[in-house]
Amino acid sequence: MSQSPVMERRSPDAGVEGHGPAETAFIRIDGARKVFTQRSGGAVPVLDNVDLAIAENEFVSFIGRSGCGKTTLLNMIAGLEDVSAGRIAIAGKVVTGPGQGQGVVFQQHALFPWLTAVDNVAFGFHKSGLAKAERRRRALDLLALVGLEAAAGRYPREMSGGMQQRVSIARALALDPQILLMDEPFGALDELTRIELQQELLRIWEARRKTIVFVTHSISEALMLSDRIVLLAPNPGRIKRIFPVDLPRPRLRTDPGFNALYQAIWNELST
Ligand SMILES: Nc1ncnc2c1ncn2[C@@H]1O[C@H](COP(=O)(O)OP(=O)(O)OP(=O)(O)O)[C@@H](O)[C@H]1O
Repeated sequence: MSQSPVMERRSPDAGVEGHGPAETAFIRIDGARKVFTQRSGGAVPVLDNVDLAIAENEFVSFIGRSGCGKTTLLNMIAGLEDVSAGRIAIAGKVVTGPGQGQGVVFQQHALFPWLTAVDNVAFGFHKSGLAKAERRRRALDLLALVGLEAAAGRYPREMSGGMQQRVSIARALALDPQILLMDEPFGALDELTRIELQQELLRIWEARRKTIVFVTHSISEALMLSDRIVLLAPNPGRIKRIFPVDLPRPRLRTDPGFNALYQAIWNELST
């Protein structure tokens, strides 16, 4: 049986903790620190000395206790939060703000309630300069990619949570970003829908060759999806350990290797 590209894909720096090798770094985080200033004038250190190199087309998940800075780190990669010290660069270019070209897209949960599925996706093209008919045609293609062409005319209130997530993923893909940032996208879904969407996301990742940075609270989800799992610890947020996941895809929860990694991550999280 021939292996799919996803099955052949390996962590580019398996076994290496902290930095990945410089030649494979696509997203490079060097000594990143984040301090939030409170209204009272006090300073709260949230992330301290984060070093991480993510390769092109890599699927990396952040996991860690609530408040350890996962969302803040994702926001910093997106340029939505500035870096108090250190730097973040994408393809060698330092991130100084959001929306630098089409490179990075933050998948947002919320759809516009007054727009149909196809119009929500077409909104992803609103800065593209394409004619309306072309935006609609491309939006329909993306809906087909996420298996929702039949629901093109539905409003968000007429769709399940899983369908809404699919629409939101299609919208995020509209500008064909190189990097997709996803913050607990499947957290609110029932277990079955969640597993379906994980499979869907892997299929899209394989077909479209994206670099994905994904935040989750679920060890199983991180193990199902990721090339590497970055475990953050709180107070202040920092990288505690990086787990390369060298299991072939599609992954099985019953695989002894899966269970061994699950246990190792669980132990690290709970100490
Ligand atoms: N704008 C802000 N001003 C001050 N503190 C903030 C701000 N945003 C986040 N924080 C604090 O920074 C810390 C990290 O928050 P963040 O949301 O990044 O954590 P998280 O790991 O994503 O948490 P969760 O798993 O609960 O989503 C928290 O203590 C939070 O209260």
